[in-house]
Amino acid sequence: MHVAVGVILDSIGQVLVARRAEQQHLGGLWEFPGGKLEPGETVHTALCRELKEELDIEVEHSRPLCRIEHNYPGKAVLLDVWIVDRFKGTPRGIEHQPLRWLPTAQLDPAEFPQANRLIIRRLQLSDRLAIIDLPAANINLPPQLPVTDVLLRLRCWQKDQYSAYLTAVRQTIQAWGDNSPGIILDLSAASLAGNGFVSEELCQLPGLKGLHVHGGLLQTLSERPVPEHLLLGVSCHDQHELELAAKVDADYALLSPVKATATHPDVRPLGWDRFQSLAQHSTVPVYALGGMQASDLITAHSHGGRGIAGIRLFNCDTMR
Ligand SMILES: Nc1nc2c([nH]c(=O)n2[C@@H]2O[C@H](COP(=O)(O)OP(=O)(O)OP(=O)(O)O)[C@@H](O)[C@H]2O)c(=O)[nH]1
Ligand SMILES: [Mg+2]
Repeated sequence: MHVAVGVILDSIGQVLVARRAEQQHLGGLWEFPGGKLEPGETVHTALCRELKEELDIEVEHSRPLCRIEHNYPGKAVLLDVWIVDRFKGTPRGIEHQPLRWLPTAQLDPAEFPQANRLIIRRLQLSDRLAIIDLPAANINLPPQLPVTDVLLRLRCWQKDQYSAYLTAVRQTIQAWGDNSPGIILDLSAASLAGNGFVSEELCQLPGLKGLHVHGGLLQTLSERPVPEHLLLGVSCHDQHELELAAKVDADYALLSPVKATATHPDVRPLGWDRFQSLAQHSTVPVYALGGMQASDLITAHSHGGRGIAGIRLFNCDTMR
């Protein structure tokens, strides 16, 4: 069963949820509004129709977030999840379903159908992902805070520096204190226990929001190596790697290089057209990486991307 699902956002980033009627499948749970595709409909057409029928709003702007396949007892669903960030009208529960606007951080997975857990986790990511090298860069790291809608990925370049990197991470998080932004760390083979899962010690790091897999490590994973509450990111360069990302239930993929970059002058950039076709086929949300400038966020969105990521993109001044 193919379902169009709308994550409807208001201007302050709150999301609209509705309660399913008791007699429906998964009745009494909260959901993102939407419904089944009718024969001949595209996902977008179905999304617009369902949101008109259920909420009396007109979709003005929407973009894909992710696709989720899930098997309920006796029912297999494919949820095609779109973010609706502009619409006309005020949502009303046309089918008398209760509605609520909630900040994404307050969505409680236990109140939603099982398949929604992935959506909720992926909604904790912002449009922009700043990449900072540690420990090399920590000397100049601002004691002041990055703006909160930037998720920082603290990157380690050299395998043999991994423990120095973790020390630098701890110091940095401590320096930022309570106002620390969401932090994603590089995962190294060194932090995987014998069972292929991330060591307990790393998972307990205060302020940790997720872990990121890059290089050859992705090929070696047979399942998602991190616990449910943490985000998992991966670095990808082609369709094969995006498929591996989907296999380990990654929450986002960085696809690079989209544009030419000074760090990899010898690598041919993908360009936006190729980025779009890869992003469209990916069930995992894709961020554009490589030569990104702040203004590229709109381009990334219009090419099916979840957002942009960059190393120099968010320098310390703009993050203050
Ligand atoms: N709309 C929606 N459906 C979801 C979500 N999560 C989830 O597992 N589903 C499943 O997707 C399936 C189809 O959704 P639906 O019941 O809204 O379809 P519909 O609006 O066409 O319903 P109808 O048959 O009452 O007209 C249901 O089995 C539902 O349990 C969600 O967040 N939103
Ligand atoms: Mg519905």
